[in-house]
Amino acid sequence: MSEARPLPASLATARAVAVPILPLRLRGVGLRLGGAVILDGVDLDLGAGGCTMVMGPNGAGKSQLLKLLHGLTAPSAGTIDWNGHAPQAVRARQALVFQKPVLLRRSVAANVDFVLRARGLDRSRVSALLDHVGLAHKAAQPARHLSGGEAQRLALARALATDPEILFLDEPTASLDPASVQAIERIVARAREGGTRVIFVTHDIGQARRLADDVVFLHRGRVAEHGPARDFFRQPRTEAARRFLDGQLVV
Ligand SMILES: Nc1ncnc2c1ncn2[C@@H]1O[C@H](COP(=O)(O)OP(=O)(O)OP(=O)(O)O)[C@@H](O)[C@H]1O
Repeated sequence: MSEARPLPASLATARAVAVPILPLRLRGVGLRLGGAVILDGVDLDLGAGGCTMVMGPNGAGKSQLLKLLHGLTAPSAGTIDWNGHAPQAVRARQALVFQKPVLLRRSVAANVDFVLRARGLDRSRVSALLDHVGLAHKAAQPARHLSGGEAQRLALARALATDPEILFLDEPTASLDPASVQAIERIVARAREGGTRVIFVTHDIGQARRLADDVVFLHRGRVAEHGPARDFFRQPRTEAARRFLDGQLVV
């Protein structure tokens, strides 16, 4: 794939949105699973636009935070306010892409078509969406024959098919080669430029530097830092973030 081509405006579904779901405001959010405290006292404000990179050592709670924001789990404490919308009303206006793409055992094109049909969206957009992620030439192939990088691009095409207001990405490039990582990053950057709010979990500090507008640094289930990316990388405020950026913080 050479470039992530922009979606033609005529093909991008209009966001028939009266009231946006952002800003997002979390206050005192806690999550307990199996008796363990996973997230604790999380306060977070995320405005419209931009790319937030969520970073932190293994087990810090990054994936669980995304699941909470996507409504896959409910908080044990605190409040999550989507600009006044009920949490169940915002799920359809978000998309989540995991590290391991979840694809149907159908053709590449059918994977995108399935999403459009399920949401009652314009099914003639399949080709444009595949073209957007550089997979138009693989449309008829079984999705299970795709490489890891191609499968992840298909997962992104499916996510973008719904024109989400928020795109959650949970380590989408963790096991990909550098060219595939670049391809994914271009697609994500285009989505961000198009106004999609991106919230991206990564362990890759270089990737965070390339994409981040702001960084949320989680440590042991708490937000240790949240601020502009430039400040975070130049002058992290906490010892934990400093050690993390030096590669010394394990948990
Ligand atoms: N269903 C569960 N029951 C109990 N504990 C859980 C459950 N799911 C996750 N955890 C624990 O919650 C903590 C946070 O997990 P999470 O996957 O959010 O971490 P993470 O920051 O995304 O880590 P990684 O970087 O390794 O992916 C971990 O200690 C994990 O073991």
